[in-house]
Amino acid sequence: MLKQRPFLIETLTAIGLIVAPFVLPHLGFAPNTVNRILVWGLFGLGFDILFGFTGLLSFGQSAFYGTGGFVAAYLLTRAGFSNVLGALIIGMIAAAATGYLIGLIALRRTGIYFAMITVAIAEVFFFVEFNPLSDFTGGENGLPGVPTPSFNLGFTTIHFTNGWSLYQFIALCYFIGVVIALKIVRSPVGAIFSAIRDNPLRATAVGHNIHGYKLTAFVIAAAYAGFAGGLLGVLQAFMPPDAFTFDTSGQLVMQTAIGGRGTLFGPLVGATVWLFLQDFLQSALGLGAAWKLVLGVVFVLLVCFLRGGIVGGLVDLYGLVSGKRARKAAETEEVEVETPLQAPPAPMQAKEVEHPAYSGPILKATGLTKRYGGLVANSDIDFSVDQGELRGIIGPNGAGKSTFFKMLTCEIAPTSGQIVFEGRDITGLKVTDVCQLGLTKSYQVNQLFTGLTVRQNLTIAALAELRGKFRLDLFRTLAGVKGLTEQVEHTLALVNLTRRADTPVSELAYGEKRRLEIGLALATSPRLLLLDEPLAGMSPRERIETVKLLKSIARGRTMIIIDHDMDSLFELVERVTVLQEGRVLVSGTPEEIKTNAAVQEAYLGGVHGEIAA
Ligand SMILES: Nc1ncnc2c1ncn2[C@@H]1O[C@H](COP(=O)(O)OP(=O)(O)OP(=O)(O)O)[C@@H](O)[C@H]1O
Repeated sequence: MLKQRPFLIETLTAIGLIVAPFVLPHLGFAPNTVNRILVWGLFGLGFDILFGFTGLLSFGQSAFYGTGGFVAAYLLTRAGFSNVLGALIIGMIAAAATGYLIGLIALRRTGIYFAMITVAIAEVFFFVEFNPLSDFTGGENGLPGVPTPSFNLGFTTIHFTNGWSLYQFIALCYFIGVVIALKIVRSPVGAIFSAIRDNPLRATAVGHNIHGYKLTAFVIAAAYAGFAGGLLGVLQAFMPPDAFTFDTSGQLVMQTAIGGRGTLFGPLVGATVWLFLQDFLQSALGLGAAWKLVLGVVFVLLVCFLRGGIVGGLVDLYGLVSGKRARKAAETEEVEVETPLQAPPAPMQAKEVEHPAYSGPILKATGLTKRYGGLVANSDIDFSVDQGELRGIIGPNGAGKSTFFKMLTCEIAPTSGQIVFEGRDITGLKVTDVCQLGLTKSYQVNQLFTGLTVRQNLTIAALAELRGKFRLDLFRTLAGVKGLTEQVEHTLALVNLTRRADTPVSELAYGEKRRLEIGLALATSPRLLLLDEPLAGMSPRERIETVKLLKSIARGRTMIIIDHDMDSLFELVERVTVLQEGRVLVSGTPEEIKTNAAVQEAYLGGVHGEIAA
């Protein structure tokens, strides 16, 4: 997520674009090169939202670049349409609509399969442009005669013809593109894009419809590509057929990697390096086609030594310098003021959880069975939890506890049986929907958004509760989401992480990560909270602190907790259910369980005595 400094980046971009025509010629840039860089930069803004912010690497952006370009060029050269800006916008809409349809197919797969589908689709578009649609696209000849824009203001007409004159139009388009892209990445939707990039599984589990958001990013990228494709035709007075080639998509990916993904300006910087090297090496040094050899070396060096690309490297450098300065200032302040070390804030009491009118057990599972081939992980489990109850689940390793939780939260479907939550049959629902209904869990193995800070992590979870599973508030700021700040601050205090709010997850101690894991579930304000081994892997001191914390969280909540630390669990819960070999062995109070012979048999193989002293 980009830091929210109102209008600073927009102002710097505007200044840069105004100053460029006065500075760049002295550095050897021809106006046509600068215009081409801006077109690539605009193309890359959308691609960076898709790749850098959402983590979806597409090799098929040429399909949308070509679609937007050829629709606009066709309207302007063959259909008698004279409004250049109108044609560019129609081309952009056509590309976005195409992106929507292709996204529906391509986003069914993730990772390399998604990338391969996008390659295949782009190849199909290239073929279609050359063959069945060549009457419209001009086939291998492209569409010549694309006009430049002019605007009639009544008293005068402004013409943007070529060179620096056309630059003004393209620069304005780029600037508007930057303003919109910044709005998007700073919006709740932008925050969720970053969450999807970092951990799609958890983004789903806290209640976001990630397919909807991925499709949104895909359509946004297609729209940017379509507009940029149209501008290419305007810039060259000719729409070239090679806009559709794989080279176009590949060049965009490489330019983004060189410039820096997830920065918005990376593709522009990457295009500058690419086109400058191309012009300089090809023309000035007369290297001809061998210039790509040099480019290849530059690319490999950058990817190896500057993994965040050029802009990413500069941002890191800035962070390093300002971090050092901040640390120095803090040290000085400490010396000057000598404030006593503050004790960590006491965990806040749990927010009053609203209970619906429904009066039966909050959760009821009947005959729940899960088979993996011949292996029976859970068998015919009947289980019920009342409102406000604190239930523990114990059982030896492999007893089927985690599988049972996964079925309750609908992460996996039961082979047979039924789950009823607050009187509603939730069997077979999606994990996102179940979380939206008020049932969620914290994971046995941390599932955090590792590239974000503690506060940003909790923001992602709270957004799901406050906005529902899908909402297209692309132009709203996070500050504009009612109740968000309060909910995040409240959860930070609840899991005792207020002082670590702006710390990146990667810098947290293990115990803090475990608390954040619980916080992610809590921030969705669940009515039933499942905790899968919340104490796993903690030091004895961390355990004591976390048990205290869980006790404070438990007030007014309904919770089911799995843990192997029976001393701590028995201290926390009112009733315990014991699972053995996938079945319910017995349920009872902690006292009853401690002295139950069958439980001792299960744990100790018949050596009698209390299992937890
Ligand atoms: N995806 C899967 N495919 C096949 N078998 C599985 C799968 N998930 C779990 N199992 C099996 O189901 C059984 C129950 O596993 P589960 O993880 O639910 O046990 P558990 O009680 O949570 O164990 P632990 O306390 O070690 O976490 C085990 O035998 C496990 O190997």
